[in-house]
Amino acid sequence: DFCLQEEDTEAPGTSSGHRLRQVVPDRDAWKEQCKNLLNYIFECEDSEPFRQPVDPQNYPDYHGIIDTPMDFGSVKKTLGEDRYENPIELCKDTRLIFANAKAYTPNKRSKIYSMTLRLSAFFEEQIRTIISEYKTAVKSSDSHKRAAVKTQ
Ligand SMILES: O=C(NCC(F)(F)F)N1CCN(C(=O)c2ccco2)CC1
Repeated sequence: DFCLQEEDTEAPGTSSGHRLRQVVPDRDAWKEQCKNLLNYIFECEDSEPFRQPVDPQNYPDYHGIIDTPMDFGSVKKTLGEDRYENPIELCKDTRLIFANAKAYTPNKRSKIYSMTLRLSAFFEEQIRTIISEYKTAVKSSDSHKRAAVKTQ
């Protein structure tokens, strides 16, 4: 189920000539996809209240209500420092941003909370494909590993 591609599956320098070539879905592609998604979110005006942590001086009750603060700047930093193993972990932190706003807002019609509704709808649309492709790539690379073991 793989089509012709650049890489030859033979070890370089073998005299195998042209063999069937394979595409191996890239299990690391999610990282740049998430970087691009975060950059797009940072361009959205709706992300403005969520690009950096809440200052307790402005919202003294915030850390009494919210146990685990989260913001897009922190997510971006964690990603850039390779402290996410996969997009599921990044998705969990991003959903925390939205859940915190829902828990803190005094009113579901508040301006800041309403911004998270549009932002989360967009984020969920985009992360769905990133996670799905990641899970496919992991499955595929597992099967490649099993295949490699069999040939030993
Ligand atoms: O102070 C900040 N952000 C940091 C800043 F100002 F630097 F962007 N925020 C975002 C998080 N909050 C809320 O979810 C919220 C829901 C309803 C009312 O507030 C409080 C206000």
